[in-house]
Amino acid sequence: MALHDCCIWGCAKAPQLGLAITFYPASSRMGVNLKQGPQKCCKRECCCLRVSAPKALTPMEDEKAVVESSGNADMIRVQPSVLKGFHKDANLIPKQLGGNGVSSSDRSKVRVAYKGLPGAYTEDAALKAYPKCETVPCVDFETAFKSVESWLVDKAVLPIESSIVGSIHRNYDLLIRHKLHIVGEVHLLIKHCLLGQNGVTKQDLRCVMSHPQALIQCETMLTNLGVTNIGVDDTAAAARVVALEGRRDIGAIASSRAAKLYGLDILAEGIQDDDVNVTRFLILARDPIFPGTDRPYKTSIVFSLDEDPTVLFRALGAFALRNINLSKIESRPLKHCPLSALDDSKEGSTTSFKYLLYIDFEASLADPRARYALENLQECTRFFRILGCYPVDKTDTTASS
Ligand SMILES: O=C(O)C(=O)C[C@]1(C(=O)O)C=C[C@@H](O)C=C1
Repeated sequence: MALHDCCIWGCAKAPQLGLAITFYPASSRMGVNLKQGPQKCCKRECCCLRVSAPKALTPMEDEKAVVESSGNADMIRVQPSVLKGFHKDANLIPKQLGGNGVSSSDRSKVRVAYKGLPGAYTEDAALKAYPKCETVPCVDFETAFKSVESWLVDKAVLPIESSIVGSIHRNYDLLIRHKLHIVGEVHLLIKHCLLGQNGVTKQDLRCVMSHPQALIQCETMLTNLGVTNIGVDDTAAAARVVALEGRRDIGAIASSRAAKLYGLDILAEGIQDDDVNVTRFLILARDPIFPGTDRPYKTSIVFSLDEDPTVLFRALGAFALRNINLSKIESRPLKHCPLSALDDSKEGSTTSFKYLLYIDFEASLADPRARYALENLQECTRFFRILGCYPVDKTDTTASS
């Protein structure tokens, strides 16, 4: 059986559950005070823990999961020994890119990379965009980008914003660091389920694992249950750990598809705080698509502005004057030059950040209004790039759909 490490962000209260999760100080992804002992961490404070968990590719039903020390003081290794309830289809789960490579086959299919394990929502988004595609799981977003750049796959799909939690900043930063083009978007209605071992009830749970975004989206239910939260790499990874652990007091928040795939019971459905819980995903490819006017299109751009008090007004005015709607504005720090000391002789010395502005506007590049707006905009930009022009996903994502 192939084993790979997987990162688990957890609440330091986890030791009470008997989960031998230990701190991983080198890469504190959530900015946690690692000196804080487990017992001191309050319930909803997530911290960065690393668990070397099995991402078993061909699990056997008679194996038992045990947690043991890896020899590295900062890590534990979960050895799969009992995979109670683990669905046999899991034998078909492909290897994650970034691990031992891809086990792929049918080159006639569009191959779409995504971050996570089979059963993750991002895989749902890939299948919504390309129902017959071959989905290729990747260990992280960067691997998904690189797998397109190196021709291992044709496209990558990644979450960019959630209607409840907001922007996924990591992916905005990766868009600028890589040269891929946005060729599509997918709006996915996320209906979270609470999953557990067969026969378990909600009241049996003392700990619930999921992707940090999913934990936030289900905060009310988690608070009412009074359980400890553990953040993991993706929702499917949470389902998988619950299946591998074989414990009745650990649950996962994931999709109903993940429940089926990992052989878990659905203890509750639609548990997110807000019925309308939509995540928007982007589809990336090596080449841009030819913009049309046959249907509604959206264009995504990124730029930095000159330093001038009127510049933002002028930049946004380029679109307003042409009646072009802006559907998203995001700003991110310009990382290679984050600070500039402004010498203001009257007010003393101040420090300001420099930003990149990401804008999505509702027009196709084939529309002359968009071309004039961009010409106008570039009169006040220092840096400018078109990230992509692509058809709008017009799916009705109201709760009833
Ligand atoms: O964890 C998953 O299943 C994912 O696909 C990731 C992700 C995200 O990053 O927001 C996608 C949609 C849901 O909002 C929760 C998690």
